[in-house]
Amino acid sequence: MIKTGLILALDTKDPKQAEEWARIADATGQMIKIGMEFTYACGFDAVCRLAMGRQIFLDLKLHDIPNTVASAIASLAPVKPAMLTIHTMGGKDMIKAARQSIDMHFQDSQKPILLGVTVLTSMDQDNLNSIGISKTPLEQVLLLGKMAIEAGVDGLVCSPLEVEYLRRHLGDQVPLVVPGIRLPDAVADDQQRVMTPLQARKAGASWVVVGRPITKASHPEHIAQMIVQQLQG
Ligand SMILES: O=c1ccn([C@@H]2O[C@H](COP(=O)(O)O)[C@@H](O)[C@H]2O)c(=O)[nH]1
Repeated sequence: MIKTGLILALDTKDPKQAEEWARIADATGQMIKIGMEFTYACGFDAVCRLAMGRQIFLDLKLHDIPNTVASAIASLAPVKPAMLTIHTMGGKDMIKAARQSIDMHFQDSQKPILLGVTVLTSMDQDNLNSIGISKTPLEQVLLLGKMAIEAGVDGLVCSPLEVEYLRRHLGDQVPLVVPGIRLPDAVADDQQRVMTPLQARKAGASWVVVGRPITKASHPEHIAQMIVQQLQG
């Protein structure tokens, strides 16, 4: 069975709050995810401070023309992220440019895992149809995933609902990073394609990404520990 890790999403504009949550991740030995909210509100220096001595997943979901994405990735090299996201909907030329930029600007030992976001976990069939895509989320994730791997990503971001299907088609080696995680009987918020941590682990997720179920809990550290125990089985 694939070993599944927990990544804690630090979605806040407050550097003190982010540091507090990061310490929960430190205590349970988990990686932290820094996204657009923290980066835009607190700036690049704050991201670097939070990253010091930690493995970070920098989830900026880059999506632009190839030259701009490649240049943005070069600018991120000082942060030394362990993982980095781009949108697969940017297409194969953008993905190839991202790959080349990582290979050019990061030392071999510091190269981040380049992750391609497939179909956002907040999107259901209706949302896909509204942007002119008639494929099911499952079909669309596989189509984008195959194309992105061929163009140079190391792994994919998908919902837990697609993990088993992707494993069948892509094998066990591709890192699958999986948000859309909710505790049993909890509200899904804006997420549409969700599973529990245990279900995602059984499906074959490499990492589950969890934000609000931990950060909005009255005792975040207890929930983080409980999820880690469930993942370790
Ligand atoms: O398809 C995606 C891609 C990224 N995310 C990010 O994961 C976390 C999930 O947070 P929750 O509070 O657990 O819903 C968040 O930072 C998103 O930006 C995603 O949810 N779906």
